Amino acid sequence: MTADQIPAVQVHGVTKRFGEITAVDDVHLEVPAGQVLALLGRNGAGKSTLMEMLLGITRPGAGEIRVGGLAPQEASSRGLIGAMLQNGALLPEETVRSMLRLLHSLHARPLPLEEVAERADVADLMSRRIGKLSGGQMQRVRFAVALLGDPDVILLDEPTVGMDVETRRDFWVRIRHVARAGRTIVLATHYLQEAETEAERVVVLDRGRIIADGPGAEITRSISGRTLRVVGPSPAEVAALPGVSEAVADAEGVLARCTDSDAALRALLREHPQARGIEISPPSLEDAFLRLTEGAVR
Ligand SMILES: Nc1ncnc2c1ncn2[C@@H]1O[C@H](COP(=O)(O)OP(=O)(O)OP(=O)(O)O)[C@@H](O)[C@H]1O
Repeated sequence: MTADQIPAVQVHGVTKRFGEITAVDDVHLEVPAGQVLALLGRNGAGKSTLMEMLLGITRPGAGEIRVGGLAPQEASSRGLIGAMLQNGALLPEETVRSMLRLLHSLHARPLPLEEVAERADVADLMSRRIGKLSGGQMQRVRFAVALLGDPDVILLDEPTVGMDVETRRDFWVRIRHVARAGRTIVLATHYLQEAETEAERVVVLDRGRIIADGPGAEITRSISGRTLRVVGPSPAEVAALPGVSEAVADAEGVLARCTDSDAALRALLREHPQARGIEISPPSLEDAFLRLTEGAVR
């Protein structure tokens, strides 16, 4: 295997325990260079712990991690990894420019500051005090910090929290731009919609284990069943229809999961002619996620 064929990230049989809690449980994962991978999981699924081990902040209890073929601590100290962690401390009294300059001077082979500002869309924030930034602006600054050292692997923990829809869309355009330049991006997110549409690969973690791995559309296809929405009949009436596995009340009417949506629809129209606002939709990544992680609430 030549240097550029080595996966950017290799995780082999990694387990991490905190006392009784197994935060990461025998995880195997290889991420090729240039891939954008979204890590999904409920609160406490182990995403941050995995990120921290990739970054070399925490060591695995068992198994091995390589980033760019090196141990994470070594890869970090050589500037091969850039990270944006959830509550990464920024200097509230400094301006964005002075903080980025300071951090810039600490890197061995930094990107020019103007290029970082452009790539992370913080040029208009440079003279602002960090403590006065909005949540979404702060996230852009954190992204800039992650890009400063021109790292090969970029780890982002919930990078789009606090961003409005437009900023989030723009952020993803930037992410793809960075990936096209050969950088590898692993990001944790709770936004299933963005993982489905924006990331080329989705890995679902549940109680520390990988329970699904592939393009969002593939994960969605792996679960069967359509969703039926209807206004009029009660949840119990909808649940009693043939082809319906369960039905619950939602904001406007009833939301049902179907094993056979054709049979359900035929019976619905026959038995409940007052039914209206009927929608049948294929499962989304959100449905798949909920189904895969069912019962995982802790
Ligand atoms: N330093 C620690 N000491 C003890 N337990 C920890 C520690 N770090 C994480 N845990 C536990 O490990 C499990 C996984 O936590 P982790 O933060 O990795 O999950 P997560 O998927 O990132 O969650 P979230 O989406 O809420 O950020 C949780 O049960 C958490 O309480």
